[in-house]
Amino acid sequence: MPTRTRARNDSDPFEEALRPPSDETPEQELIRKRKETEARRVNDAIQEEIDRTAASEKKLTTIKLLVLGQSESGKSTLVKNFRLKYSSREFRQENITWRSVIQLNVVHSILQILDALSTLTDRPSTSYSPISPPSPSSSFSTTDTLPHSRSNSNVQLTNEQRALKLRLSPLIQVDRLLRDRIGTEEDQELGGKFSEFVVRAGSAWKSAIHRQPGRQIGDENGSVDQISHLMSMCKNDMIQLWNDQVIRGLRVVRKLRLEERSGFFLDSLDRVCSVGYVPTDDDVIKARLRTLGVNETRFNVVYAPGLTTQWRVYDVGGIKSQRVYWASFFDDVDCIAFIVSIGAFNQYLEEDPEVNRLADSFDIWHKIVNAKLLAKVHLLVFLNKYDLLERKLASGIRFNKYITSYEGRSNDATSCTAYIKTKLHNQLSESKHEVQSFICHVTSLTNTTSSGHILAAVTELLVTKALSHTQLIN
Ligand SMILES: Nc1nc2c(ncn2[C@@H]2O[C@H](COP(=O)(O)OP(=O)(O)OP(=O)(O)O)[C@@H](O)[C@H]2O)c(=O)[nH]1
Ligand SMILES: [Mg+2]
Repeated sequence: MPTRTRARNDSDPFEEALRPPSDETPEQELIRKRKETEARRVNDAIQEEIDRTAASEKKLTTIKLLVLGQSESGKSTLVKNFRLKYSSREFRQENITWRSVIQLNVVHSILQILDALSTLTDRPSTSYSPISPPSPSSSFSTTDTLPHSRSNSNVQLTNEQRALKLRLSPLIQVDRLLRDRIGTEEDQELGGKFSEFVVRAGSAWKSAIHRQPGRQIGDENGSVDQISHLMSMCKNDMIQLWNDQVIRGLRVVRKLRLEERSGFFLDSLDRVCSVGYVPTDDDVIKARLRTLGVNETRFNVVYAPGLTTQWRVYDVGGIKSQRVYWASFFDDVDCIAFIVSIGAFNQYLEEDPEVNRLADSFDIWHKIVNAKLLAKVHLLVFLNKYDLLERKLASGIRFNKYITSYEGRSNDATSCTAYIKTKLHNQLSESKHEVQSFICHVTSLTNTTSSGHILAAVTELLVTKALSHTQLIN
């Protein structure tokens, strides 16, 4: 019948299947209802657990870390190490993007050397008398008179050196092409002909490189990128220039501090300037790109199965004019990582040449530990560029010459580091605010292996502290 058919079609088949049998006895009904109650209880418990986990994850899993320190202390290098450790797939996917930055690091250094040479008396000479390579003690520039360096006035470039300069002139074009590709800006503050290039924070420069892969030059073996082609053409001349001990011994060249700048790849020219060069993880860690603005990096750290913390790391520009932006982050972060370049004890700020870099770091630290909002944060200190400190002290540069309060103590890296650590600790103790915790590590952040171990220890500690508030762990 039409009416009965409609009624059967309208009924819910699912409900029908669950409906108790019409001949159910009272005992069977009781058992069924008990089972239903138990099933509901189990179901509610599962749902509750899901809700609790979701709610607690939302609350506890975000750890915000602000990275502070003067320019070139190693802030961005720290963030890159974090990414390499906890987000290695994404990190490696970008390796090729960093090639242009590394090429620009190389070209920038070579052009700086050529520019320094142009300031010399450029009289041709047929006699070429190589001097012995600079001794280890002279391989670092200081603000003092350099005992082994040649003063500018008595230098004559040989014909070969002058020809070398000429052969390297295509690098001016490469520099322009690379800057266009990356979208660098002139450094308004530092200015100067070969001042460091900067790009705005964010990943826009990475997308820009993908959008403009650069002109390809075709030959019988296929096509190559024009920049890589020009760099490989100049490769042997660049190597010759960098290996020329007379040139490297010149005061004007030594003042550039190129040996101290790990990101300038001058000892890897053969590899880095080859066509088809793909940066390694270590190359990307060492690449130098000054930060302007604030960069946010996110990654997850799995603490235990099902317990993941999301990290948000804020990397800021360290040059003096950029420091005004730091304070706005203070009330919203869980930890502050303060990077001190201990290897820069004998250097002065580029933006303020009167100020010693280590003294500047003590000054920044003083401001951080006396900030009102500090009570809420965990403080991490990285005494970075330990490798440079060791090399400089071993080469005979005296720590107490720059940090006079060090007086007659031993001129070795361990003692100097301990002294710096104590000074920072004393400044913290004198502050009227109490911090959540204070941890200090000695680092060489360009060494990814040792940095990886340190970061593992640091993240474990911070995650444990963050989670202990939530009572998910004891
Ligand atoms: N030798 C040595 N070089 C380091 C170390 N850590 C970082 N560097 C190099 O120092 C340079 C500056 O490091 P960055 O991380 O760019 O410095 P930053 O603090 O972010 O500087 P700004 O962005 O200007 O504020 C880079 O070329 C790094 O490769 C280290 O432990 N030892
Ligand atoms: Mg930076």
